[in-house]
Amino acid sequence: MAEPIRVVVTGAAGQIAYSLLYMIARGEVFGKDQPLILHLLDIPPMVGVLEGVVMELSDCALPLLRKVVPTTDPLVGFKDVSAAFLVGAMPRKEGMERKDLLSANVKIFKVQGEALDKVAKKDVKVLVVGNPANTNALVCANYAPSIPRENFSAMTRLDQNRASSQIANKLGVPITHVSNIIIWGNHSSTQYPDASQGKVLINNEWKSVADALGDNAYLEGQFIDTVQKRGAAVIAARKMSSAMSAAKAACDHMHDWWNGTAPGKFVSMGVFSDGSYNSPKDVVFSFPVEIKNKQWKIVENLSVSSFGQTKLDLTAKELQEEKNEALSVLDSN
Ligand SMILES: NC(=O)C1=CN([C@@H]2O[C@H](COP(=O)(O)OP(=O)(O)OC[C@H]3O[C@@H](n4cnc5c(N)ncnc54)[C@H](O)[C@@H]3O)[C@@H](O)[C@H]2O)C=CC1
Ligand SMILES: O=C([O-])CC(=O)C(=O)O
Repeated sequence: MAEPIRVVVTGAAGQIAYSLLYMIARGEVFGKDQPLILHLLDIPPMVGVLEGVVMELSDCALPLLRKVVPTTDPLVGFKDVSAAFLVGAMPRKEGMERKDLLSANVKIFKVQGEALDKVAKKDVKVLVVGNPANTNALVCANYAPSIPRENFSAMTRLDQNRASSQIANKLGVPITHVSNIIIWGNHSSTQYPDASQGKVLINNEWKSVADALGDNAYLEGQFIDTVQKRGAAVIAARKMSSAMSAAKAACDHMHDWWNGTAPGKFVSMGVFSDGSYNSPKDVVFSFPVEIKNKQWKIVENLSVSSFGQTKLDLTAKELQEEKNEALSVLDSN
């Protein structure tokens, strides 16, 4: 069997981590033959809860889990890690937008970027889940200059899963029969869920989602609206933000980064923009990507309608505003 790798989950005493830790430790991300040392990082007031999580992980009797390292010190939490799930941050409450969390959360990602820079492996793969995820990922990478920017990403996979699920339900097919639905831009209510490249398997044949559905008004209206507002809908129902589905999406994101995407299939990830699709450079923007040998590549030359371009511009503008706000928060500290 392979040597164990070290994987950190921050916010380890929180609600997303409660599902996420189990999925990772079961081997659902790094494989059933990859032993793990799990680092659990949280803040001092949560030490008692963290102890309970450690007890439960032990009681799960998981064959791949070689060791658990609970800590409140980022320099211990990030030491020699190969993969980092940055979940720990304040969640929003009903009536808030995710960017309302910016001033509270962005400082966390500065400290964690600095710690990753000092002690993580230089090829560490960093997935930022804590909101506002795109801008937090940008900040984290900026404070970790010795780690390549390509190694930082933000999670829009939950939006992709939501969007794919809406399409599968509408067409009455299993979720595995839907692919290549794209999330563009910010993990916020300005994101652009785009089914125009989507494919669906019907009667053993892959067809375009648009043709199979024949309902453009839905794809440019209710579909987009439902996905953009799904996080808020879950908060309104649960009085807490999505957790089980967020944990599953974090696993999907890291799984595909680690293992690659199948030929012809792409997934959406928030990554540093190179200006593709008229997006602003140097913000973390969600694009369709293909992944090979643990390296993502933006899928280029997809056709974007003028309707789509307007949506892309809107979410791009918000990301630039968030970036400026984050810089001014960090400057004033
Ligand atoms: N990108 C996405 O699709 C999604 C993002 N989220 C975001 O994920 C974040 C976590 O959500 P939940 O687990 O529901 O929140 P939670 O409040 O249940 O848990 C957050 C945990 O993070 C810890 N924490 C706070 N500051 C920390 C620090 N500096 N270092 C380490 N740990 C720290 C807290 O003590 C707490 O245990 C929120 O910002 C939420 O908005 C949630 C769902 C989806
Ligand atoms: O909506 C929230 O605040 C949590 C989140 O990011 C999501 O569920 O997509």
